[in-house]
Amino acid sequence: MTGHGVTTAATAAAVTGGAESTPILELVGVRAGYGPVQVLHGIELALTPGTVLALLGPNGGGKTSTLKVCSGLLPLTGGELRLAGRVVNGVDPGALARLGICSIPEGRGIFPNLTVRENLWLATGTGTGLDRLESVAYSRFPILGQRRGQLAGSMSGGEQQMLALSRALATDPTILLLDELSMGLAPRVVAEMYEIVAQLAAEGLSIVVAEQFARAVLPIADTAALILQGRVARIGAPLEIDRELSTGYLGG
Ligand SMILES: Nc1ncnc2c1ncn2[C@@H]1O[C@H](COP(=O)(O)OP(=O)(O)OP(=O)(O)O)[C@@H](O)[C@H]1O
Repeated sequence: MTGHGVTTAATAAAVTGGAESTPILELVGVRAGYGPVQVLHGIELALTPGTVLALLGPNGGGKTSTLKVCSGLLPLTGGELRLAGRVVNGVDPGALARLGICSIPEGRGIFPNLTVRENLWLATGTGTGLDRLESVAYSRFPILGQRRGQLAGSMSGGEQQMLALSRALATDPTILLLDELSMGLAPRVVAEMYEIVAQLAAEGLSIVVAEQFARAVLPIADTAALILQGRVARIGAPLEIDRELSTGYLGG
């Protein structure tokens, strides 16, 4: 139970038994910033269960800050963050994680000087046992099983991203927040990673992904939002947003 009256059971019931039309995650007029500098100026977003919402836009537009609000790392100065219809403003990141929100930050959050297995072990702090972490990781990504004793930093970027995803998935999240999945990856590997994201959504996960390279994520997104200067400048079907991008701020 948090100070805001949110319980895991209540939220789980809302998630599993709620109407499809209730967004699993919703940002309503969200304002936030760093110290005196406001960077989000009334963000409006809604994530439908089991879908992929892509946040697009140039550097500094506010994509990462929006994800940080969703994971509880950046406090709101206005508006509402809603999880399955309940306001969760001010709920700390640990409590939001226990309510099912899992975040993979830009740079993946893995430890390069530790082995794959040691990286998985570090995730046991979330309450998931090493056995489960390893079985989730190696069954979904067999290559990680082959590399269990290898230093994470010596693996390819795609393999490191698989490791980050494995740690996240073993906690059984309902919402996955991904920041710049494509960073440092070859185009072919980016496509493979987004295929995995599409598969996770097909399995029922609800996913928000911030991505500077729109073309990487648009093919698998259900909805795309263009974030410019801390506001949602456009939101709609990926094809529509793709057209906007072709003629708009990316200049084709
Ligand atoms: N820790 C911070 N302290 C102060 N200002 C910050 C901080 N993090 C981000 N900002 C500012 O907030 C604004 C939005 O940044 P944010 O990282 O959310 O954008 P972004 O769209 O994710 O860009 P990028 O793709 O470069 O990460 C920028 O002007 C940035 O300089």
